[in-house]
Amino acid sequence: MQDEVVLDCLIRGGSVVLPDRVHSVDIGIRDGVIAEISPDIQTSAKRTIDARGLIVMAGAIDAHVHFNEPGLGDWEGFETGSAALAAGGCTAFIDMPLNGMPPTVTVDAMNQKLDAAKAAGVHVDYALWGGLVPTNLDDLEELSDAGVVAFKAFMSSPGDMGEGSFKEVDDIALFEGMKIIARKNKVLAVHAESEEIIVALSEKFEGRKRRTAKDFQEARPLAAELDAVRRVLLFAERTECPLHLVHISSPQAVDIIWEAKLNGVDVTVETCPHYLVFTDEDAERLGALAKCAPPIRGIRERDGLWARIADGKIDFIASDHSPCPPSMKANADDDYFGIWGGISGAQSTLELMFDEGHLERGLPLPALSRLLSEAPARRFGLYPRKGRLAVGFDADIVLVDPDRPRVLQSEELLYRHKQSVYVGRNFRSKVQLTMSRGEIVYTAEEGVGDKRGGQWIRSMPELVRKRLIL
Ligand SMILES: NC(=O)N[C@H]1NC(=O)NC1=O
Ligand SMILES: [Zn+2]
Ligand SMILES: [Zn+2]
Repeated sequence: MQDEVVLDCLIRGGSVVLPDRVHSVDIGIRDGVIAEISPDIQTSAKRTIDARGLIVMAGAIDAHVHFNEPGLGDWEGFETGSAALAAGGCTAFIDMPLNGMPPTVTVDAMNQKLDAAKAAGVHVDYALWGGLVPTNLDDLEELSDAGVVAFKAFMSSPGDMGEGSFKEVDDIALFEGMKIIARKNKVLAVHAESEEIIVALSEKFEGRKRRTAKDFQEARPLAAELDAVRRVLLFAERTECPLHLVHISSPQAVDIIWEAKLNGVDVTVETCPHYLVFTDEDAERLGALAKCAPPIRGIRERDGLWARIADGKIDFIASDHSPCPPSMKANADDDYFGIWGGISGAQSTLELMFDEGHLERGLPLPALSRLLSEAPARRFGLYPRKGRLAVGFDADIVLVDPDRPRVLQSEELLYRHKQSVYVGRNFRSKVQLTMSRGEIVYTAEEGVGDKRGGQWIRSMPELVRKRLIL
């Protein structure tokens, strides 16, 4: 009898993170999808990966990155950004509609972004956000049909990126935009901080010789987040627009969102690693690299966010990777307000959450995998293709060594600019291998491959509006 090869790849002997448990099983892959999951698969395979001692998880899905192309590719690009994601165990991402030029607020701009992605080459699969700004209400429907998976708006200023910059919405544009997006059955994500409060409180610091990190925190208090969250939840209730709250920095906001959810509002909430691993004191010590909005809060907020994760009240975790050239983080000691606000960190999300969530705080791995993969996949219509290790799903898989301690060095980073707030931090876990639709895109030994086979994922409207909380 001939020994017929029927699997392309077999991942053998790992601890596999399934939706409800961690199980010692093998994974067989054929034609880029998971063909079999069972103990001790005997089918022959072209390639076998020895995963003994390793954790095998669904690749992370980073729903919140800013890759800056077209237009501002010297900040970050599709190739470098996605290489960093692959090295960090991430197998799909959704690129934000801003921090590139033009911002993705029209179909023409969306096509320019797709061209930029194709020209650069992308290591893992990707989807796109469309923007909601005061001037593009008439473009939303077309943009939705063209394939953006969801929309994003800012309630406070996103920072100035020059001529043609993305603009925050006023309440009317937000309310009207939500009605249109609701009709298109898409989700609107919102950066929720009150512009009115921030502008008023920032005035006090204008003209000062020195403006510090502490001043910045004072100008963007928790009240600014809570006020905006309440307002947009009210709009979501009235318009029935599915809402997603990005980078929520406080358990107080999570509790307000949870209450709305219990009252039937279709809302999800994300937080980011930086709010889970740092406090305001860390942010002051770390300086420019830790500047972000909303700002990093106190230790009670940090621990309160972990408690809400344990309670299942936070839907998912995303990086909000928002890098810039190093020159834009300079002179922070003189004027912290003047430097770019945004954290560079997407390569570290999975390892940080593995260390701090699972190893330190005992978060079960299936829950971690839900936060990193399944929940974002469901919310933005990538599920049931992505988001789980299950037969028929894309073979988007990451192998993690749970005990490979090291101090993160900048040379390890694959971003355009090898700087990150996490450089110098002690890590315990390390991504060993990342696979995208059955192709190995990263190994710890050999780095990122040169295939750049990432594909654009167009929205699948009928799948978008799946409730996460049953
Ligand atoms: N424009 C932009 O990316 N802003 C992001 N940076 C940040 O720290 N918070 C944001 O919303
Ligand atoms: Zn934001
Ligand atoms: Zn962002």
